[in-house]
Amino acid sequence: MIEVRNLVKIYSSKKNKVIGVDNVSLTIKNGEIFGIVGYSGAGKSTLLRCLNLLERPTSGQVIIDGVDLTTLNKKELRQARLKIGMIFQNFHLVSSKTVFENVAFALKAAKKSKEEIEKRVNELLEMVGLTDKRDAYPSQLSGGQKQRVGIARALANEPTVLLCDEATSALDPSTTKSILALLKKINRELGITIVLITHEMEVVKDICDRIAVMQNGKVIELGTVYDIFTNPKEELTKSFIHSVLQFELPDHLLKKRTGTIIKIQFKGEMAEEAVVSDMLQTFKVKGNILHGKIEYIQDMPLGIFIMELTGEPDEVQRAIDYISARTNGLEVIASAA
Ligand SMILES: Nc1ncnc2c1ncn2[C@@H]1O[C@H](COP(=O)(O)OP(=O)(O)OP(=O)(O)O)[C@@H](O)[C@H]1O
Repeated sequence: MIEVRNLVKIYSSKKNKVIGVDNVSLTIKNGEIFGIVGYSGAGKSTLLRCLNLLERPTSGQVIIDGVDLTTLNKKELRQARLKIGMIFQNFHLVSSKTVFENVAFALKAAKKSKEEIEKRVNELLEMVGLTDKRDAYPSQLSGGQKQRVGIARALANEPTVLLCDEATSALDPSTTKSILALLKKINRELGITIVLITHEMEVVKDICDRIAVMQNGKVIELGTVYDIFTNPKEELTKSFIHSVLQFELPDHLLKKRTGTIIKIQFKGEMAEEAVVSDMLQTFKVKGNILHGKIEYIQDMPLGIFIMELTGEPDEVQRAIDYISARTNGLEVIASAA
């Protein structure tokens, strides 16, 4: 378990002080994939780098499996860091070394024997699907392959935690998918806790269990991905989610409509219930679906429909009340003209 307590990081120079992380407290459970989300400058990298003390906090504690890293001396910290792997947006590979040597480097640092290194590197390259690139140099690899080397190197010393600093931001969408699938496999099969930072909600939607949303150095919202996607509280969170779940009708289409336009959100098992058809049978209204989509987040359905209702105003209102009571959310986008 990773416990961050009252973490503050202030960058001070002669001229001014910049707050990187502003009093953050959170707990990351063993075996989960935890995302830290926010716009540029929100403090994501600073917070992530404080988790292995690459960045030393100005105050506060980082406690991993009961050990407060801020109290360790240099030698103890080096030992503790072996159990915290890290991968980077720009891979950070040594260009003059082969794939094998890049991965072996992490094991040499941990003073492993030649035989152990040979065996472990081969295992790792197999795990990340790069056995045939063992003797290649980084310049001969694609971005996705470079990140696989980065992942193999980060896993070399059997860490319990893997920190990912915008690990897929330099990759195209399909390579991103394959790297995310690899991270998920590592998490599920090896039980490694993964903490990742990203500004891409697609990444979050694909693999995270829980997320923290950051703004101005603070965590402004934290919860399971499903709860955050289905019930975001903060404006910033809503705008992030909007980038993935776009359900708006174009203005020109809205203007043409004469009925009441409603947006309905169905969560979980509700998405499978026949709420809309029951409503149409119960009330004297006509319903016209203008847009509909079911997304799967953490394998749970989230349905969003935009409908136009026409009929007597009282009856339309009753239909709206009925749907409101049986769904997760209903918003009247436009009243009848
Ligand atoms: N080494 C540093 N010296 C001074 N200020 C810094 C330093 N590193 C980060 N900051 C400042 O701390 C704040 C948080 O930066 P940080 O890089 O953690 O944000 P971020 O959310 O990771 O953004 P990005 O996605 O652009 O990396 C910013 O205001 C930034 O300018």
